[in-house]
Parts: sequence; C-alpha cells; structure tokens
Amino acid sequence: MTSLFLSNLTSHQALMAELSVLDTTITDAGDVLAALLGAGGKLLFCGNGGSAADCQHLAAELTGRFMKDRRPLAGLALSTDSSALTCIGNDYSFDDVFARQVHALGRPGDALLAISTSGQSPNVIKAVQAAREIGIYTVGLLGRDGGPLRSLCDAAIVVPGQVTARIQEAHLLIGHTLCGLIESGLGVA
Ligand SMILES: O=C(CO)[C@@H](O)[C@H](O)[C@H](O)[C@H](O)COP(=O)(O)O
Ligand SMILES: [Zn+2]
Repeated sequence: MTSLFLSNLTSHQALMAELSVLDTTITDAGDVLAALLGAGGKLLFCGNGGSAADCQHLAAELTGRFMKDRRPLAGLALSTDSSALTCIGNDYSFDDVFARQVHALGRPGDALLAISTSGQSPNVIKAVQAAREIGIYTVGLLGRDGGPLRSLCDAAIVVPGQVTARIQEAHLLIGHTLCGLIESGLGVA
C-alpha cells in the first residue's frame, strides 16, 4: 500500500509539472511589482488560513531579506494585525477585514498580492475590489478555476490544482519566485 507521504509526493510532483505554463504571467507580474516597489510603492498581501501565513512569510522577505542584501522594501501582510482583524470583523464584517485595511493603507502606486486557493473568499474579493477603486495593481495567486478573482485581478496566476494543500505548496514556490524577480528587477547584485 502506498504511504500517505508517497501519495502526496506524487500529487505534488504532478501539479508542479503543470506550472511551467504560468511562466510568462509570473515573470510579467514580477516585473511590474519590481517597478512599483522600486518607485517607492508598497506591496500589501491578503489571504486566509494557510495563505495568511504565506502573506506574512512573503512580506518578511521584502522588509527583511530574501536572497540578497539590499535596502528594505515595503511589504505588509494585512492578515497579521489581530486588533485590526478583530475590530473590523466585529464592528463591520469579516468580509471587510482586508478591504478596510486596503482603503486605509493603500495608495496609487502600491500593489496587492491576493492569495486564495479557491478564488472564492469574500474578504479577498472585497480587498481586490477596494484596490481597484484606489488604482492599486492587483496580482491574484489563485487555484482551481481561479473563481471570481481570476477576472478581477490585473494579473491572475492560477495554479491548476484541486487540492488546497497542493495549491498552497505551489503558491509558495511562485511567491518566492516573485520575491526573486523583485530583487533582480531592482538591479540588486
Ligand atoms: O491551510 C489550509 C488548508 O491547507 C486552510 O487553513 C485554508 O487556508 C483555509 O481553509 C482558507 O480559509 C481557505 O481559503 P481560500 O484559499 O479558499 O481563499
Ligand atoms: Zn521564504
């Protein structure tokens, strides 16, 4: 009988083998993010559950460091401030926890990386809609068929999987790639 790990490994490898079709979309999005951050913009991140963890991980690659020593870059995970999340969730709605922060913190010239394995989370959808109202460049890191977020985002990176955990694993690879593209796009040696 195949172990759970070997079964997961097989499905992980099968999904990874499908990701090369996303190369141009990822590269183009990374180039735009590098240009925006290089011009002084900031990159906001939003997502739920495991994707919330990805948000803070990737934001830290910008404020801290990724592969290279360079000046700190403005990355901010909207999923980490428990006071903002509980205030907005309690006083308004959980659907507004990211959108209200986008309205508070986002400015033209910024970007939003919206992470959702289903493309269906209402609070992520509202965050992208808020970003579009402000004129913020939006990248969707999505899964399955991309859901409503696919057509809402300026750049939709849709991992063609059906299992949330496998999609999240692909998202981390793509997120790290975007960080690398940002560093190289800034001309960091
Ligand atoms: O990490 C996992 C499952 O691997 C979960 O916490 C998962 O992220 C949550 O169910 C999220 O609420 C799913 O949201 P989304 O990716 O569909 O937008
Ligand atoms: Zn990392």
